[in-house]
This record gives sequence, structure tokens and C-alpha cells, in this order.
Amino acid sequence: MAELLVILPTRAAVLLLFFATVSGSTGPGSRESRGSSRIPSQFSEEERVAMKEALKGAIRIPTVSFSHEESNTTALAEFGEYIRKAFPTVFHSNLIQHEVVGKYSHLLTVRGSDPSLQPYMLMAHFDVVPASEEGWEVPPFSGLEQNGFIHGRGALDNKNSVMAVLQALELLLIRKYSPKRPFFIALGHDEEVSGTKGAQQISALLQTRGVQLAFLVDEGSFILEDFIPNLKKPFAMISVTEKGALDLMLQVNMTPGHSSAPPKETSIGILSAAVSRLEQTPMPNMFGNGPLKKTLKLLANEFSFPTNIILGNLWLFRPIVSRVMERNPITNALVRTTTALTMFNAGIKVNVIPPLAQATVNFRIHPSQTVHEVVELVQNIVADDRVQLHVLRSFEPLPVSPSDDQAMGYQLLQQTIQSVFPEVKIIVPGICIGNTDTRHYVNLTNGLYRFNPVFLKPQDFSSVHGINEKISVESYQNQVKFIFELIQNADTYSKPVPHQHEL
Ligand SMILES: CCCCCCCC/C=C\CCCCCCCC(=O)N[C@@H](CC(C)C)C(=O)O
Ligand SMILES: [Zn+2]
Ligand SMILES: [Zn+2]
Repeated sequence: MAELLVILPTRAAVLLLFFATVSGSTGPGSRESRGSSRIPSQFSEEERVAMKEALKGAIRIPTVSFSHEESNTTALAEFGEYIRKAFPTVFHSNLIQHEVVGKYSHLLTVRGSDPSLQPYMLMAHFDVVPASEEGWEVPPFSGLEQNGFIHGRGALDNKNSVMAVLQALELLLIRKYSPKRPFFIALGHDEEVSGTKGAQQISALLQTRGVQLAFLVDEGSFILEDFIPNLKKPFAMISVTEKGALDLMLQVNMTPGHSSAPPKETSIGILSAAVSRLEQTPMPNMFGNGPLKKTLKLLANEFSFPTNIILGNLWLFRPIVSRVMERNPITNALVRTTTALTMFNAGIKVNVIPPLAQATVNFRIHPSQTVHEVVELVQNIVADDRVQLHVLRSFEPLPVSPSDDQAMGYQLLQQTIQSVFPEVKIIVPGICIGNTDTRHYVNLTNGLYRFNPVFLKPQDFSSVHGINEKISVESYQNQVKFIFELIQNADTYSKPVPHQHEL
């Protein structure tokens, strides 16, 4: 920390100088560069091959986060070397300042030719969850291509995004594109274990520099297919909020003794009953609050009779819809705070009355509840003073980012989806049921959007953190195309004139 404070003023000065020296530079930003004229997103066969080979190489580096304390630091460092070699134009451009933050994360500051425009940020992470070879069709760190798919841990979560962002920028710079609007690229190395060393440090650094972002884009949602029965068409869901989280440890202490003369209840029995009550008593259904109403209203027109009428008239059919949503684990997660019993430890020997029993419960908090409210609900459900509650970690749900026609980030994503994926006719705001690094950036912008331009089916969702994670070569190339277009769209964006309301 002390080191950070000492170097910050120097870095801030370098950055100011960097933003102030737009004219007179050489290379891609020089006078002979193409400026901000539109460059078509067409790539040669050679470039397409290079793109997919670069992603395969990234997957082969086992950048595993095992826990807060343990990660493969050799691989994290190797990944840093790898991206420098894979994208030489990016890392040698004098339009771009590259900094390593928190030892392994990367922050790229891309100068815009018009520094008066507010910058935005593209985010992704390159650490991955562990993967043993069991159950995989190909080894998880092989990056093998089979039947048009690139296989491996990180193919969807989230090396695809890291590589696509850098790849798109590399291709733009090779074509002498000079961005007009400044932007940042933040690549985290510890998202899978909370992002405190990567994203949180990058955010702190940007805050000391007084940066305010127009918006940011991170992982957390997709173009969804087959997630809703009777809705055959794919729809793009841009998550505008994210659930909060609470890890609660429940603990019961008892005096140990000989198992031949057991007490009426043991710590294990008391704790089991408590966690069972929690599992059997779901948190209240919060359907009707938050952005889900708008999501369903926009989806309503895509259904046939009578679903279209039901979803279009939630004022009347709310109880039915909320009950239907409870039936499936994913839609259930959208309507309430979820309760997952994830760890249970107790007992030391078969003939000893257990002194201590501990269970950990992972709650994902609905955007219209708070950590405090959930802890109170838990106390009431457990209703046993012998069970102690310890908050291990918690954070509130994230604010809801705007999705109206004045919301630049949302509109740019929408516009880019429409041009790159013309077959996707439905675009809706949504809730991210998992957590992302975006929560570390709430002080920098109110435009936090989570969207990966990749088609996802329920079975693909299971492969994320599961087995046989893969991305099709075509999907990955479209992801590069999407970023290539998004960067250019950000340079030509102009806010629509607000509607005049009659008095
Ligand atoms: C009516 C609409 C249907 C909506 C269906 C929604 C389908 C869900 C699709 C995608 C959700 C992806 C969520 C991915 C983000 C999760 C990343 C992650 O695992 N983060 C960790 C972070 C933790 C701090 C370590 C987590 O546990 O959440
Ligand atoms: Zn992820
Ligand atoms: Zn993940």
C-alpha cells in the first residue's frame, strides 16, 4: 500500500502527460493514421486462423485460482508474457499505456484523439477455476480444436473475452485506426476468488487519478437460447444489476464426551436441523421488484397466446408468473435471495460426542433486499440460540444501471448486437445471478453492464465451472468482431435528443 502511495503521483503525472500529447505522436496515432473513419469488420483467412490460435495458446496456460491464498502465480506471470507476444501492436503502441497492477492484473489506458470525451472500460479476467481431467472429452488445459470448437477451461469464462478485446484492438491498430474516445482495458487475475488483488486495486488506482467512466462492460450475461420453455428465439440479455452475496457460518459448540452415553441432542443434530430449516424455508419471493418486470414485458411479445397476454399484464397475473418462475433453479434465482448449503464440517472420531459443528451457507441476495435483512430472516428461521451466526463475507446487491434511450453503454451494446447479430431481435435488461468484478467499480460509473456477445444454451452454462467448457471458433470470431465494432461505435455515438414532454 505504501508503495502504491509513493508511486501514484508520478503515475498520475505520466498519465496526464499521456492524455495531453495526442498531436505530434508517431505510429498508429500519428497524422498519417486513418483517424476515426469507419473500418469494416472483415478479417482475412490468415487473421482468422491467428485469432483462434491465440485463444488456444491462452487456454493452455493454467492460470488457476485455487483460493484467496493460492493461485498458480507462475502461470499468471506467463500469461502476461503471452499477451505481450500475441498482441505486439497493442503493447508497442504509443496510444496505449500498459501497467501491471497487483502483480499480475493488467490495465491498458488507450488514448483517444478527443480527450474531452468521457472514457469507458472493457473488462475481463484470465484466472480460471480448477479443472481435473475427469469427465472431460479433451484435457482441460489442452486448448484442442475439435469439430469447430476450442475446448478448455476458460473458453467461456473468461479467456475468450480477454483475448477478444486485445485481438480486436490489435486488428484495429494494424489498420491504423485511432480511437476518438479514450478507454481502459482492465484484465483481472483473481476474479474467481473475489478480485481484491486485481480489479479492486485497478479501481483504487483509477479513483486516485480522478477517473470517472461513461460506462463499463464485463462478463455476466450472454445471448441466451433455450432458457425459457416455448421461447425458441435467442435473446440478448444485458445484465444491469447483480445480486449481492452473504457467506454465513453457522456454528454449534457442545461439551465433548463418550459416545456410549450421548446427550439428547449433539452439535451435529442441532446444526443439521437448523440448516434443514433454512433449506426448507426459501427467502421471500421478490418478484415484481427490480428490473425483471421490464425484462418480461419486453419478452412478452415473443410468446404466443396466452403467454403473451399473461406476461404483458403482470399487474393481474403476477402471482401465477412468480410461482412458475420458482419452479426452475435459474428463474428461481431471478426472483429471490437463494440459499445454498455448501459446506458442512463436524466430528472428530466415531466414539466422541462432537464438540463443534460448522456449516457454511452461501446466499445470493436479490437486488431489492439487503445483507442486514437476510441475516435477520436467517435468525428468525433458525430460531435457536445455540446456533451462532458468523458473517464470513458479504456485499450488497449492485445498483441498477440505466437501460433507457439516454443510457450510452446500454445503447451502444444494443446497437452493436443489432449489427453483428441481426438474427437476434430481442434485447432485454436482466439480473446477473452470479458475481463479477464489476462490483469493485461502482464508484467509477453508474453504467455497469455485463454482457458477453456469445450464444449460450443451458448445457453450455453447466460447462462454466463444470466439465467440457468450449467455444465454437465461429462464436469466438464473432466476439472479436463485436468488440471491433463496439470500439468504433463508441467513437461515433451521440446522445439522442430527449423527448419533449407536453405540459
Ligand atoms: C427470464 C430470463 C432467463 C435468464 C436466464 C439467465 C441465465 C444465466 C446466464 C448467465 C449467468 C452467468 C453468470 C456468470 C457470472 C458468474 C461468475 C462467477 O462465477 N463469479 C463468482 C465470483 C465470486 C466472488 C468468486 C461467483 O461465485 O459468483
Ligand atoms: Zn468469470
Ligand atoms: Zn467463473
